[in-house]
Amino acid sequence: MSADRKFFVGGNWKMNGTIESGKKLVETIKSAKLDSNVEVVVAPPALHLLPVQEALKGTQIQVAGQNAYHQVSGAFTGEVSVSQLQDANIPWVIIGHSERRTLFGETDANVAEKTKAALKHDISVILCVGETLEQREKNESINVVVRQLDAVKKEVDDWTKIVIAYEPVWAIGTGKVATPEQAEEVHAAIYDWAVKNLGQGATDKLRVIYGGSVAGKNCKELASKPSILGFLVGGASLKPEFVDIINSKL
Ligand SMILES: O=C(CO)COP(=O)(O)O
Repeated sequence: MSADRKFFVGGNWKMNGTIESGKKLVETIKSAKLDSNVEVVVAPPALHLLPVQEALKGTQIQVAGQNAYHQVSGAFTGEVSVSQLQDANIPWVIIGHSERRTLFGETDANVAEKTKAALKHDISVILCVGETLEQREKNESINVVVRQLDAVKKEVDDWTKIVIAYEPVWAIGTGKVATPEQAEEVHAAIYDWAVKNLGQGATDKLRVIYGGSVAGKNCKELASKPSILGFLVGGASLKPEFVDIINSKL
């Protein structure tokens, strides 16, 4: 596998923990033997980004913001801008997480403009897409994901710094992991979309990763599937089993 397609494991810590617990988690990860072929990115809460980044110095692990606002600066109380992430040397940001979409009302258009702004500020993007249970039951999973990707494509031509995270909403935080077949079906549709919309060259470099109840006990089977090039992990990224998930290809 080329360097461009290193297996990718992201840990989304969501709104959990303290500075101290974040540093402890880093110590646990640092003291473990990690597969050096895996790109690892953790996304602590905004307030913890810098201390966690400091604690990770000298390791293969990078940090990501969990969200960013597309404007550079101004009267946007409570927001952190893409340029502020850039100023703090934060190399990654998660955009379009389903919790942002459903709890905070982010639309496909918001997600597109945030992705465009992050890339403009040289920040790589973990772009989240995925359907709700209701949409899956109506057989709309692929349509929904394609609609979410199309919206970003309208604003962004160069996808080389985007990792696409397929996170079915019904699998997030529920313990109901998608079966490898369910994940592979949507991943295949995403690669098809990429061939049609981004061209073969871009597709060769594209990584589509899976998120939703990934755990130590299910990661190996999912990771063995050729279309699953990594994970975005929530709950289990706060536990020592995150190391097993990073090492799921070993
Ligand atoms: O939302 C997720 C990662 O972004 C997944 O969360 P869980 O792993 O807790 O299901």
